[in-house]
Amino acid sequence: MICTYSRCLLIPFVKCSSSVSGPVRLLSYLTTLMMALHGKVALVTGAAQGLGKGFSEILLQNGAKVALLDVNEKGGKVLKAAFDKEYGPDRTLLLTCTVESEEQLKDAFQKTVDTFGGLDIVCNNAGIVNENNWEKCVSINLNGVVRGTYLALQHMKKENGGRGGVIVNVSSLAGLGPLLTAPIYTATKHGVVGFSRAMADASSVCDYGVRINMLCPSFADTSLLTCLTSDETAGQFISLRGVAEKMKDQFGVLEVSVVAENFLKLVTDESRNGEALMVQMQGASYVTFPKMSA
Ligand SMILES: NC(=O)C1=CN([C@@H]2O[C@H](COP(=O)(O)OP(=O)(O)OC[C@H]3O[C@@H](n4cnc5c(N)ncnc54)[C@H](O)[C@@H]3O)[C@@H](O)[C@H]2O)C=CC1
Ligand SMILES: CCCCCC(=O)/C=C/C=C\C/C=C\C/C=C\CCCC(=O)O
Repeated sequence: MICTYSRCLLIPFVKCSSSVSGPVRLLSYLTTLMMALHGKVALVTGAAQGLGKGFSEILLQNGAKVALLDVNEKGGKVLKAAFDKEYGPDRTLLLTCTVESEEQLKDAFQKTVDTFGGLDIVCNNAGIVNENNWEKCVSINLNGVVRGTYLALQHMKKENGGRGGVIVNVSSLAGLGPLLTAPIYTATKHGVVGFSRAMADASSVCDYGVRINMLCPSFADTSLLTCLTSDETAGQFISLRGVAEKMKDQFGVLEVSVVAENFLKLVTDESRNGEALMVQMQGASYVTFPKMSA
């Protein structure tokens, strides 16, 4: 059976399930060996739902093993059970942790490496909108990405004996321009872009062997969108909810699978480092940043 993401796979593949017969299982095994990310180990934060779930699934579909990190234990267990059924229990590892805790995140990275024997792909995706509790928003969206990037480099950079690899930090279109109803969210996403670009240059100059890219999607069809009109998360900007709704209508809402296909481009295109890929309804394009003469 060809999966729903087959148009973004580098080769089509056959689904593996315990009920399939010997020859089909053998074919499944052989095609898995030929897949683009076969033998690669990935780690995704905020994997239990939404975009993180989509990123994890496309990595699995392309042959990687994936550590699923999320603060939501219940949601994580439901997803792990579904992935076990589809891809087999050995392909994923569920780790309940918050990106706000250095200790918990460090432990999750170590468990991933101990279980799967290395690390090649990291997606720092966990994020929230909360203009009411803005310190928490900074703590998860920006500090969590910094923490995840530093831990990823510790395990992946060649000078530490790592295999090199790629980090994708999830920003937003609000990392490139203002989302007026969410100034703190906007600041954190701009922060992710600035931090990731500087780290990409550092990685290149220091020859870490690790590419660092940013994904900047427009509105996507996940439960995060309820934050646009919720008193709890919009805080003092709730009076602008009409403007936010209008923006959403104008930009449109992306399917998770479309964002995931573009995430895969950043993972597999080895020519890309320090690049921000914007994903909008009209298509995806790499951002041209102003050139600094130095
Ligand atoms: N949905 C959208 O319109 C867009 C989302 N993004 C970004 O994509 C990323 C994912 O967002 P969505 O999937 O839309 O949201 P979502 O709310 O559907 O999923 C976020 C996931 O992150 C987890 N999470 C939250 N706090 C965490 C923490 N402290 N530690 C570990 N996990 C945590 C949640 O439990 C949840 O599973 C975020 O960084 C968001 O800013 C970017 C552009 C557009
Ligand atoms: C509060 C809900 C958060 C929704 C998640 C999210 O990140 C959505 C972002 C969607 C739209 C982008 C916001 C601002 C865009 C402003 C300018 C973009 C300019 C990009 C460019 O063309 O240069």
